[in-house]
Amino acid sequence: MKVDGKHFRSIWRERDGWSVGAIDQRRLPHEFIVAKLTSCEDAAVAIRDMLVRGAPLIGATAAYGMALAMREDASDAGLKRAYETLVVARPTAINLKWALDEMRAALAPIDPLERAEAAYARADEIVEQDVEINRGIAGNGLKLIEAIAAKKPGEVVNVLTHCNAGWLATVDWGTATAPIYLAHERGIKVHVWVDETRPRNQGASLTAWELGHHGVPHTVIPDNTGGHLMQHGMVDLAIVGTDRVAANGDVCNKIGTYLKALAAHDNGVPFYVALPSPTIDFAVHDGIRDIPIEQRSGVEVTDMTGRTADGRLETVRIVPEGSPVANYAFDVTPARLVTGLITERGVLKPDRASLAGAFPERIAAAVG
Ligand SMILES: CSC[C@H]1O[C@H](OP(=O)(O)O)[C@H](O)[C@@H]1O
Repeated sequence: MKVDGKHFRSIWRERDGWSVGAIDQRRLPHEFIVAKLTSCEDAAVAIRDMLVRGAPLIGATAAYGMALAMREDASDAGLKRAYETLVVARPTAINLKWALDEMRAALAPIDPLERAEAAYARADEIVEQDVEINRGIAGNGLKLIEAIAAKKPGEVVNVLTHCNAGWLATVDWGTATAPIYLAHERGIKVHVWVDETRPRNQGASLTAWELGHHGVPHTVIPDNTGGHLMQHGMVDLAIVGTDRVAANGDVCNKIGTYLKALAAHDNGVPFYVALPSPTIDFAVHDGIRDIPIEQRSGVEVTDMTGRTADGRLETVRIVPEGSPVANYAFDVTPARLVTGLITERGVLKPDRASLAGAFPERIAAAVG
């Protein structure tokens, strides 16, 4: 999407034809730094350390990581090592394994001498597919925003979102933000309540940054504010992203999503989840029971990094030394709290029949 009028994607193949550029999202919103990935290990570390993050972007980065690996060692052993290095970078977003399975399926059957070129070609396809899918999500989600706008002509449609499921979480457009960007571009008055999303503040640091640079009206709110806004009719609908949707429609997303879904349910606020089909995991039948929840370092909770008045970046501790910390990075919202799943093939009910009906090929892939 646009950054002050100039179009950007979150990841790209560099002009040299082999290295990979990516926005270092750990530095936003204070610094716009582009990182250059030149090895499979670089890609794995970028995912693990959240230089890149967001389920679809994690998948795209892993795909290019496999291509970088094939430059290094295109043997069967090299392919196996690359897969095993990348697949453990983060455990929750299914897009990581999906992308690696796609790459392995394309590379394993062919001559190792052809693997590097084929890997970049397949990774490019995955990248372009993500953009195309997100455009589809934008169009399908737009109808929801238009329907609300029609009921309140001339007034603003207020959307609440959690974490960052924006263009920074994908290659472009985003998932939850895709309908918002399209509505904004179509002249619909839209405003976004942006959950800061502790502890890494992807909302405050990333969603606010991208919406602001694209000109979309928004307000950053503490995570605990959403329920109050919903109680007072200040939220027309919630749209969030997801890192994995189970076959039963349960939705795994950034920690705190479940609480927002409960508040939305209690206040009759439509709660939508936007996702590309690679985020559906038909191999998981009960999201709450079966989806692995990443636990990250407690430092993400105890420390905060910000910019001082004189422009220096500083990290400070906000938790007493010695206080134990728990840092669950995701939670699972049961399907019963989800109004609908905004996909590239339409807005679906959060249940197995609807998911299987819309994406039969994903069922086949899961069965294997
Ligand atoms: C479009 S997927 C975005 C999804 O990924 C985020 O997690 P993280 O920032 O830890 O990669 C969050 O769950 C978002 O909803």
